[in-house]
Amino acid sequence: MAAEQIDIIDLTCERDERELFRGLSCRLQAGDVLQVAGPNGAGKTSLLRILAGLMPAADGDIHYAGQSILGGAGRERWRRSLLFLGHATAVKATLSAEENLAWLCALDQPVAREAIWEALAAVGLRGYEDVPCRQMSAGQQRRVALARLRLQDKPVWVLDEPFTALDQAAVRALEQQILDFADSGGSVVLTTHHSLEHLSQVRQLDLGRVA
Ligand SMILES: Nc1ncnc2c1ncn2[C@@H]1O[C@H](COP(=O)(O)OP(=O)(O)OP(=O)(O)O)[C@@H](O)[C@H]1O
Repeated sequence: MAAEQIDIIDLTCERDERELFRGLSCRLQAGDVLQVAGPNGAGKTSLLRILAGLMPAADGDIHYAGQSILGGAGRERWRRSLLFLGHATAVKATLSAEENLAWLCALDQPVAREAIWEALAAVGLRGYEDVPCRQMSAGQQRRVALARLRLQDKPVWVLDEPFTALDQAAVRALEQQILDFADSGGSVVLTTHHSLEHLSQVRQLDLGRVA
């Protein structure tokens, strides 16, 4: 399933009456990977939260397949097309890795236990299926959250700091997974303070330079 075109149109973001950016415009086609960059407080997470429908924009619009996702006709299609992983992993400490993935996926569509075990094995957590997440390291909890990328079949990923707490091997694996996803027609918007300059396919959107 390839992503449709995403248009960010003259977008303005405010928090507590403070303007973070104004007049932000950008287009993503299927296969694009966009890294939202900028200093602390520039509004990177805020932009991703607007994309995820968790925060309103002060002005401007976002279109998916030519339809507004901010209250317009494109909203439902966008919701079905989007996988958002926030900066916090959203895993529940008292639940096991498997239970976490089962309920997180079920919010959208239930997935089979075997698929969850396969996804956990793919992120290096074979043998941790039944372990409560509070007994896992920060990097292992991040891996549990990232296993959703293997379980939920969505054409658009919006990822806030997905590399946080990962070791080098896991960072390389996630970079490759993002590139493979883009090669198959997916679109990705992500923030990270981790440098992706070595990946020529990744475009930069620098919020520090938005008027
Ligand atoms: N929950 C909140 N309520 C009110 N204002 C907030 C809230 N979270 C962040 N802000 C403000 O919004 C601004 C942008 O925050 P945001 O998290 O989008 O920045 P960022 O570019 O992602 O920063 P970082 O690189 O530190 O993650 C900050 O200046 C902050 O003061």
